[in-house]
Amino acid sequence: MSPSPARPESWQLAPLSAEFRHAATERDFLAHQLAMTQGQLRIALLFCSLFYLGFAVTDLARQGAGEHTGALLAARAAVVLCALGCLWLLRRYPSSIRVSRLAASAATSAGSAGFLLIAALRPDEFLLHAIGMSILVVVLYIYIPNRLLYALALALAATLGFVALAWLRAPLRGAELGTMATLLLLANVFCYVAARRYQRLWRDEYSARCVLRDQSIRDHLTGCYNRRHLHEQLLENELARAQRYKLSLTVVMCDLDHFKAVNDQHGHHGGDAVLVKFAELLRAMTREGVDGVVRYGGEEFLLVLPETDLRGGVLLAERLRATLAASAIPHQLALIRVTASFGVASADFASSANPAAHHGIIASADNLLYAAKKAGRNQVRALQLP
Ligand SMILES: Nc1nc2c(ncn2[C@@H]2O[C@H](COP(=O)(O)OP(=O)(O)OP(=O)(O)O)[C@@H](O)[C@H]2O)c(=O)[nH]1
Repeated sequence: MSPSPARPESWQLAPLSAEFRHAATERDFLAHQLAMTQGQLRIALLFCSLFYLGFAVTDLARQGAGEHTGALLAARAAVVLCALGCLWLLRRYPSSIRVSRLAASAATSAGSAGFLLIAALRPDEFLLHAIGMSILVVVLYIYIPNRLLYALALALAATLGFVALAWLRAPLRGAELGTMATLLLLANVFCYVAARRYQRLWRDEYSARCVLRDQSIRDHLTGCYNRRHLHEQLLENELARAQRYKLSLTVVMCDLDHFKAVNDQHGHHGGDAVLVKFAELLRAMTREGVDGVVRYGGEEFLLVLPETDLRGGVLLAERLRATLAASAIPHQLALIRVTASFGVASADFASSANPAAHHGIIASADNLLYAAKKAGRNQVRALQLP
């Protein structure tokens, strides 16, 4: 339904890849970034294709209709075709993280292979190609949005291939070749560090945003959802879902009995300890990620139970009531015993004649709770809404 309270370990980053160690967090982050990533990738692919095509002019200027001109133009055309294929894939699968990464990796592999082939076919210009190789390294790490580890592997492979070509095809030897290789290695190191910073910054910003959002929808003491989240999102979403799929929805209003006496006897800290334990019990006995546990007021909590009928709601309320009544909550040297009263209201959208009336489901549960209090407390009152 919504993430559980933010856990610091969810936000830890792996040092080499700069990805979240927690697989689900990384997945959520990538999904959150996907539209931006795809937009950047599209622009990068178009831009790089234009450059590859544009430099065909230099092939013709240098080689004229020489023996390698056809191969050079074919290499450029192959890179552009691959980029166009990747653009098509992005259009066809706009919500796939996997396809986005595949497109980035395929296009950069084709671009690197094309570049090496062009360098091999124009071996007398290796110093110019070395500048081109440096630009390629920047593009692989920083310009094309891809997984950092993939970019690292591709850029290192392209650099090694280029140095090997320079040794085989160009008259570079000894100190000159060593210097070029070292400079390209440095370009890799600096670009990797810069790309890693980007990756970390994006993830830091994402985790800060998630933590703030989590804090804005939860109660600080108990970690349960707050009332604002209930009214702004939780209830409306569940009512709409139940109405759309014709499901049952049950809400349980729970209130600790004589809580003022707990505060008077054990102090405010004792009262807080009871609230925290009660909230833990509510969360432990409901379905994680399905049911909503809300702190509705001081010592009043609301459970929102999707796809649950009246019988299920009453069973849960009875179990909660009995478990709490049998528990003793330790605080300092004392054991605090408390009970709670429950009001259970259920709506069945499959058979209801007036679904709009169910927007008053919380008021109904509150009235039932009041009836349970009046009837002596430590009990459950329930009603099926018409
Ligand atoms: N310790 C603590 N007490 C709180 C908190 N919020 C509200 N309270 C106290 O909860 C008590 C609620 O008292 P009442 O509304 O009289 O209800 P009650 O004593 O539980 O009586 P019944 O509900 O009728 O059984 C008040 O004393 C509030 O000060 C909180 O966050 N921590």
